[in-house]
Amino acid sequence: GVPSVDHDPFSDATLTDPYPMHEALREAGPVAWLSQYGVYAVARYDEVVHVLQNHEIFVSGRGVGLSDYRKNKPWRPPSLLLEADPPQHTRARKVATSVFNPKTMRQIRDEFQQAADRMVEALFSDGDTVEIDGVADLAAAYPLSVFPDFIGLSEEGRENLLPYGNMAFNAFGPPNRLFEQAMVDGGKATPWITEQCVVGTPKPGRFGATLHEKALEAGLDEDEAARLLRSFLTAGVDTTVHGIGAALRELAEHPEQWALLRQDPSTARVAFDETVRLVSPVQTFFRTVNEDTEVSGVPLPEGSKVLMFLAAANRDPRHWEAPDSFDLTRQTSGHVGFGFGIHSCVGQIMARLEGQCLLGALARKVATIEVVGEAELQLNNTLRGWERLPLRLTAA
Ligand code: HEM
Ligand SMILES: O=C(O)c1ccc(C2CC2)cc1
Repeated sequence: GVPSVDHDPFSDATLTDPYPMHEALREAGPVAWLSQYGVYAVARYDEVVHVLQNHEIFVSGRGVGLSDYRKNKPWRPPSLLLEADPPQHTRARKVATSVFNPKTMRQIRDEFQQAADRMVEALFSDGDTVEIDGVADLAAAYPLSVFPDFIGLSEEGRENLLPYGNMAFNAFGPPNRLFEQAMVDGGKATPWITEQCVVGTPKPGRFGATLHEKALEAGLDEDEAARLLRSFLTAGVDTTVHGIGAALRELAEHPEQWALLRQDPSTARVAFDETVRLVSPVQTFFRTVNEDTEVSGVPLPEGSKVLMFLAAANRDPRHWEAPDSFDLTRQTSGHVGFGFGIHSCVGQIMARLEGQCLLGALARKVATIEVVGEAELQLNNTLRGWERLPLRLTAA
């Protein structure tokens, strides 16, 4: 039979320190049974990639959280991207990549870099040494200074973005305390998010309006065009905040890696990618088995849920050399921190641009970066990232 593991992936203790569970799951076998939730788990690199690649068997349309949308009503109208399968997914993805593509990133690259440079310079307005909260003052401040303007959101109400995303990411997990609290906080943010997604609301000429135009041109109706933009407001902020926050902590905790970045600021791009591999801000996702199948000899019946541990795959010693080390000389390609296959992250080019701009600005303007106090995690059923990160920076 399938080895049973009784860890609770969504308990505060496990969310705080998931690594013993990851090890237990990888060592249990190619597939494990999570007895607490009655779902299968894959934690090794090869099996996670197998599930992500075989999207016709391991489907997204029945939800990518614990809930099977064929059995339980979704908490919100399903995403046209994340919670859709071909052919519907294919059409929405084509619209999304008509905006989120390298050409668009080239158009915004300079303004994103200038915003990062200005933000880092402003830290030292009162002297050459400063103590900050790396999350509030950089990891959250930077995405919130560039992304809402990129989309064309109203100036007021942007404080709704983080709690809304936090709710969505908690909603992929079980209805635990984190989920319940996030639904209360996120529920207050929903009216503003919904209103910002309405066709005609985003500022003309900005990319939210462009996305709407392309959606309507492709034959989506106004509700679908609004829901498509909702995907980007849902996934576009909390993720990059956690990715940048994690990079700041890894660089502060590994002076030899920080030195490599200081010597060559263009290493910022791989520094962000190695952070996404090592920390995996998006830790897990589910798929639903749409027809009886088997993985590595383990039978999986139709209707069962499979929890993919992206973070465990990204540290699988079967695939990675020294998997737990933060190494800017590593070949990071192939990690599953941005997913893999048809649902792989459509916003990763923007995430990588934000990471590269902010870490590049730090590499040029900051001489030393160190953690000067207790870093505090923000617990979430799906995301891993810092709530608070006390840092001391000295100017270059
Ligand atoms: C460090 C930052 C980020 C991480 C770690 C991340 C991670 C992921 C992962 C793992 C998936 C695959 C989900 C699945 O297979 O079910 C995904 C999909 C997606 N991401 Fe990202 N993401 C990040 C940033 C962003 C940003 C900045 C945006 C938007 C601007 C975005 C928008 C999306 C969308 C719309 C999808 C669904 C794609 C589809 O289903 O075709 N993400 N992301
Ligand atoms: O389409 C969406 O609403 C959506 C929500 C969350 C994500 C996570 C993976 C980054 C992606 C898409």
